[in-house]
This record gives sequence, structure tokens and C-alpha cells, in this order.
Amino acid sequence: MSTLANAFQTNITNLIPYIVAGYPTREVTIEFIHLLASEGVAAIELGVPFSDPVADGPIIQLAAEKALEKGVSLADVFSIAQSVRDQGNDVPLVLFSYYNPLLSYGLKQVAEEAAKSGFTGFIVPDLPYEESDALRIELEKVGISLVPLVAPTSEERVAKITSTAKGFVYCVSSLGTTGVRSEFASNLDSFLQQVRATSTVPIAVGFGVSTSTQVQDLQKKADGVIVGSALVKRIMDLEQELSNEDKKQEALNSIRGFVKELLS
Ligand SMILES: O=P(O)(O)OC[C@@H](O)[C@@H](O)c1c[nH]c2ccccc12
Repeated sequence: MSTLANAFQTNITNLIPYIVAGYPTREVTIEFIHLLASEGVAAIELGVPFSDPVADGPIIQLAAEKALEKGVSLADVFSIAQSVRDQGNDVPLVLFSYYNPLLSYGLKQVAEEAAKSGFTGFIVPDLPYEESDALRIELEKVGISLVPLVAPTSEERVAKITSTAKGFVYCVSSLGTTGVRSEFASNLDSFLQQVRATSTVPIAVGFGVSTSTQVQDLQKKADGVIVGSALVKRIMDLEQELSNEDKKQEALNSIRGFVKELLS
């Protein structure tokens, strides 16, 4: 199985897409993962839908709401990953969740079930580094990396966070919530250089990325480029077609076209 540590060496591209698990359906999510893996992505962030996604912009919030309306749970996210592994796909999967659902499930149990179903990384955006030991210990017991997030404002903490990071470091390109942007933090270049200088693992940058120009520019400064909202928006625009057997393949081809365009 591909592990997170070597995802940036073995992959064909350095793109890391984010999708909301179970949106528009559990079955289509599995098809998305196979599609993205076939385009050579470095890893896939699989988002656990949550009712209070404070760091998310409107697109991801709406997708999460729609998934929750269909009752998508953490257990479903594990079963999606398990299906992908059972179908022979070893693309690195990163479980993306707010802390509350993990706490409710039980940190030890969540770590064990995530490992069993094939996750190699976790990202928990509302868990401050200083409070992450309990989860990190459980995850490291089962070989899963807790990927830390650093923002352009976390100056003095960067070295402490990046020097002990596992998997990769998630560099947030700008402050605020997720969502397509035309520009990033003014100090982004120096921030990425600072993280690169202190990190012992690859670094990835995300927040607001939606065009191939942005991907091309950012992939010179980071090992991975994360795209979420722009991809989730295209999925949302095709929600009806994706739920119609006669139109689903055409919709999937359109999403594949968007990924190819990002990488062009
Ligand atoms: O959606 P964007 O702007 O492309 O940003 C990536 C983002 O979707 C994904 O990494 C993510 C989804 N929810 C988050 C909450 C906090 C930080 C990051 C995220």
C-alpha cells in the first residue's frame, strides 16, 4: 500500500483533491476516488461531513449538509475507504474531519478502524497542535500520520510544528475559510520557504486553488497542491447528472476533464 510518506515521490502529479464523503452518494464517492487515483493524484482528502464546519466556506458547507441529510457517518467513511481497498486501489487516503466526530467515536477506536479501512493520514483543522497529543498517540500506534496545518500567521509556532510533523505539512495559503480565491496571503512565498526550511516531511499548500495557473505556480513552491471547493463545486453543478445512471458517465468525464485541466 502507498503510504503518505512516499505519496509525493511515487505519484504522477502533486495534486491532492478534497471531496466530501458520501456527496452526492457513497457509491459515487467510491467512483470519484478511482477516477482521481487514475489521474495520478498524490493523495485524496476524504472529508467527514459535519454540522458545524467553522473553517469551511459555503460550497463545502452545503455539500456536507447534503451528505448529512442522507445520514453519512464516520462509519460510512470507513466503509468507503474499505471498498476502495477491496477494489484494489491503494491511492493514499487522508481522513479529513473536525475533532468532535472523532472524539464522539472514541480516539482509540477511530484510529484502529481508520487504519483497518486503509487511511494513512488524518487532518483535523480545529485541533490545535498543542492539544493534539491524545489523537496523535493513537494514530501513531496504528501507523497513521496526523498532518498538521500551519497558517501564514503561525510564524513563531511553525518550526515547532514542522520539525515533528509526520506525513506532510498542510500550509494554508490564506486566512479565513475554504473557498476559491483569486489571490493568496501576500507573504505566501516567504511563508512556504520558511516551512520548507524547517519541515522534515513534504509540504502541501491549499485554500482557494482553482486554476491550472495557480497549481503550476504553487507546485514550484510546495510538494503538494490541495484543491477542494473548486472540485466540490463542479460535483455540485453535476449533482443531478451524477444521480442519473444514463448521464452519470458523462458527468464523471466532465469531472475528469476538470482535473486534467487543473494539471495542464
Ligand atoms: O476548498 P479549498 O479553498 O480548495 O481549500 C482546500 C480545502 O477544501 C480542504 O483542504 C479543506 C476542507 N475543509 C477544510 C477546513 C480547514 C482547512 C482545509 C479544509
